[in-house]
Amino acid sequence: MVNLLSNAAADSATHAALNGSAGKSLLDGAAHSTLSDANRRLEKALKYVSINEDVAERLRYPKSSLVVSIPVRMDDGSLRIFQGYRVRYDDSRGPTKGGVRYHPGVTLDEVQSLAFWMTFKCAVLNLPFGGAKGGITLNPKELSKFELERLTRGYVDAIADFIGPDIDIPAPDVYTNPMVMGWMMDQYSIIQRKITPAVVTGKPITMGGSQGRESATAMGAFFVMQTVLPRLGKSPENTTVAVQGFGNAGSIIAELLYKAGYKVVAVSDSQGGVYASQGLDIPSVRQIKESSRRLKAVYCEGSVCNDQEHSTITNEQLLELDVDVLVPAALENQITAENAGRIQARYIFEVANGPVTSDADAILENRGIQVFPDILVNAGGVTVSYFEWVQNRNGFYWSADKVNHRLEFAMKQETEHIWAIAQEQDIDLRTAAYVHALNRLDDAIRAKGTRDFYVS
Ligand SMILES: NC(=O)C1=CN([C@@H]2O[C@H](COP(=O)(O)OP(=O)(O)OC[C@H]3O[C@@H](n4cnc5c(N)ncnc54)[C@H](OP(=O)(O)O)[C@@H]3O)[C@@H](O)[C@H]2O)C=CC1
Ligand SMILES: O=C(O)CCC(=O)C(=O)O
Repeated sequence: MVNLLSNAAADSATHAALNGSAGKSLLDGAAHSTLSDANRRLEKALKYVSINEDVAERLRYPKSSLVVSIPVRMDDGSLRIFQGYRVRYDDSRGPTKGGVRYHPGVTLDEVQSLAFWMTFKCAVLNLPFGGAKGGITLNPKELSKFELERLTRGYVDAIADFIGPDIDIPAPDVYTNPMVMGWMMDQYSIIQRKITPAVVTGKPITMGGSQGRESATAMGAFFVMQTVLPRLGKSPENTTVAVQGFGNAGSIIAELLYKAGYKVVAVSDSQGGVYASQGLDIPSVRQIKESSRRLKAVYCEGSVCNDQEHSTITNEQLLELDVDVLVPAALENQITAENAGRIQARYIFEVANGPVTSDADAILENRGIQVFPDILVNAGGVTVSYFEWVQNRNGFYWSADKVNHRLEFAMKQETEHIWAIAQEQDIDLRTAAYVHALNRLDDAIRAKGTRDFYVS
């Protein structure tokens, strides 16, 4: 059932995937690949750093990619096999770290891209972690809670040799949550025959989860905005915002901004969005979404569109609204070469991973739209995951205040570093973030010497 594409095998498989049979790189545009698009950011940043070419070459490929088939007995007695993945992109800076996504669109290419971004994100925040990501291809809204639990435990059985507190530490991502993380931790502990809280982060508090982890992604993004918006002349009362995605990250950033006095004029979820030019009452939109939840549903099947007081809009319309700040907080590849010319926001804060493609980056830059990159903006989640892992290993737990103060310090400090690099080198903020991460990755990879390959 388990197909372990590890080390040489994984590298050659990935080489094949990246290079195609004719040896033509996907970076040359042979087919659509989110990983090759992600790699374009690396290639651009490499022009602004002086790092060893061997280091750069190592970072072009995921270290190892595991593909698993997960058999699940469904409630009606039938057997279904689900495809799952775990990719460890690079572990030069420490055990690999990254969430697990349950979504119908999950592919190996997507998981590899997400693991690539985790590698650079952990380096941006100077966390002692490399990058990883996992996923299962399914629509979790179609499963009962018991089916979801059996699937999650089956996934952990399949990847158990690939993860561990000192190897690779999963966490939540799209359509996974603390309950799912709790099952993962429990299943891993059963396999190891010892309670192992540090194998997974984003757990329920009662199972060793950290205060502040649920709000951490949004809170981190909020600290970035607090640092940069005032210097761009934007105060809350003169700033309109649209948020795409109303899950963990999107609903909480919308509420934080609303409470700080920003005018959040539009929000959306998978079913569409709502718009009010005078600003939405975000707590009541959250309540409407929550209260329209299907009875016993594991996932919130209600929608912000059930808010009957305001006009509904599509996700495409939301992205093109005339607002000051656009916050994509759903999935990748939302702003592409096709719609980048129609984006009207002045600033984009990438709370989602990879919402803007590299082609779109160039168009937005030419139009003077500033993009604050995912590997900085959404790094609050993994930062508090790191705090959770530290607490689990020490067996000593912090207050919410301590977590949030440490998060604020880390996010503001790295925002300042990236801002300064962008100014000094006269480059865009995304490239500056990659430059910042690359310097740290270069230090770590060189320090390891010739373990993986020759570094002169
Ligand atoms: N959770 C975390 O700690 C972190 C998350 N991120 C990133 O943030 C993004 C959101 O993750 P998270 O909030 O955790 O996920 P959730 O599962 O909590 O929420 C996802 C939200 O996106 C909505 N959505 C799904 N598909 C679409 C679509 N096609 N168009 C518009 N909205 C859509 C969902 O709608 P509905 O409610 O209708 O299902 C839901 O509101 C992802 O890119 C993730 O990788 C980044 C760092 C950390
Ligand atoms: O908390 C973590 O470890 C990872 C969160 C995540 O998946 C992400 O930052 O994209």
